[in-house]
Amino acid sequence: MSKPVVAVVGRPNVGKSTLFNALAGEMISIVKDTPGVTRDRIYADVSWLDKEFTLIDTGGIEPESGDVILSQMREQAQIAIDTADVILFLTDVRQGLVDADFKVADMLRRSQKPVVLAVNKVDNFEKFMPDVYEFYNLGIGEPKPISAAGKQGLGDLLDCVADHFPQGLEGEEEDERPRIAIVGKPNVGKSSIINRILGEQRVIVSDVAGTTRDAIDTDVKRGDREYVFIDTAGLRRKNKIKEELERYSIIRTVTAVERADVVLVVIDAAEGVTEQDAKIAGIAHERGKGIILVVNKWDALEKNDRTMREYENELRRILSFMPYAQTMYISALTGQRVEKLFDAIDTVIANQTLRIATGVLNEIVTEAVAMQQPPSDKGKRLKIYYITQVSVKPPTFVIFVNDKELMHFSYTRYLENKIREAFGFGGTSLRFFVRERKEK
Ligand SMILES: Nc1nc2c(ncn2[C@@H]2O[C@H](COP(=O)(O)OP(=O)(O)OP(=O)(O)O)[C@@H](O)[C@H]2O)c(=O)[nH]1
Ligand SMILES: Nc1nc2c(ncn2[C@@H]2O[C@H](COP(=O)(O)OP(=O)(O)OP(=O)(O)O)[C@@H](O)[C@H]2O)c(=O)[nH]1
Repeated sequence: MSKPVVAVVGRPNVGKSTLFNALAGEMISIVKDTPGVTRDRIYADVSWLDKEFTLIDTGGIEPESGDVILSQMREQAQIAIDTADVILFLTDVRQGLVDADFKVADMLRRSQKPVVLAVNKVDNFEKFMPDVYEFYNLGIGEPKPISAAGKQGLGDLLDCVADHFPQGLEGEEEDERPRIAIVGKPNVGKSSIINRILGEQRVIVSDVAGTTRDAIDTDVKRGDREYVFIDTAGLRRKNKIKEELERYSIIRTVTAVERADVVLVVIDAAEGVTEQDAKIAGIAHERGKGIILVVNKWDALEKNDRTMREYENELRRILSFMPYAQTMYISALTGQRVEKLFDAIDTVIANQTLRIATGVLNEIVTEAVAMQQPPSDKGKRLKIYYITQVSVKPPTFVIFVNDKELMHFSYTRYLENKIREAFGFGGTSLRFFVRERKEK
């Protein structure tokens, strides 16, 4: 199930970073060995009781004159409206209400998206509550007093946020069709690929500056199979400032990837694999999605019989954190191998949902253990009792051992490789949890 997205909107200095840190804490979801992924606060995975969601900071407002702040807040709010399931409007009891807050509240109200209004810096409830009531004037519901710094009121706030989560995500939950996200830097050919798949030129976006375009879901039928493509093209035109564009494009990527089963990470063959490509691929990797690296514009390269192998080596070197990803070399322009994408997608979907019977799995692991002794420390050796697959999408395994501390990362990696040798699982990451169990 895709996780709900909660976007935070608010003026400079109201405490967005503080709230972000309080909620996400150590959880800021960046897998450590994913290179190119910076530890900034654009998004984070939050777990609250039994709820999980992705928190997004639409941020990026420079404290300048009122006019600029208002226009930037509008931008933020628009991003939130486009991408979020619930919008968290953060205000500050000490700054009080300003005109920009009313304008943004109007905009949020008109969007019909669920909005939760939080009033921050209420470090002393008795003292500040009369001021908090002022915020009713925004006309977007009951203001929730919190202290992000003091971690107060956050439980009530999150309960309120969670009340707005889509119930069981009905539409999408019942929809069995695989969802494919097409992501990648601006200009790599995302639109061209979707157009080629649809076999017709589609009118995409008006070039009027400032027009927004939601990630568009496109239904694609091929033979008796149906797919839903989620594409994130058309970002370039929206924002002009580089940092803004980058933030916006990451937010869009995260939300599209979150909803997808398989992610096509499009790379421009002529440009080579860049750090930004690695960052985008990292988003799909850390979320455990099926991944196909699609090297587009293959027609634009001067080639000889070594070109593809050399390109593949270079790509694998830069994206070494995801050796399982499938690769495809295509041209949206000529149509070369575009049809083959579907075979790759079908394979990855099959692998993402592959379940291995416990008996067979344990045979492989027993064999692997016999071939390479598990690590030991201070005379104590790791014993592996049992392994079982607990879920799919991504395939997730629990390994029961005598002592968790003895399970090295490299040994898990070794077992993963053995499991992949036996069952493939191409295009999907695998997850492993290690649990201790008393010796029998
Ligand atoms: N008293 C009090 N101060 C707080 C609270 N939360 C945040 N602050 C302070 O408010 C200031 C701004 O907090 P940030 O979290 O940086 O605010 P921000 O909204 O991320 O700011 P920008 O990055 O400019 O958008 C800092 O000095 C915080 O220490 C709170 O609950 N109570
Ligand atoms: N030579 C060549 N050019 C291509 C190919 N695919 C796309 N292009 C060109 O690359 C440019 C960008 O293509 P788009 O499909 O608009 O790229 P996009 O990724 O959707 O771009 P954004 O909307 O900015 O995110 C256009 O000029 C295309 O004609 C290809 O396979 N080969």
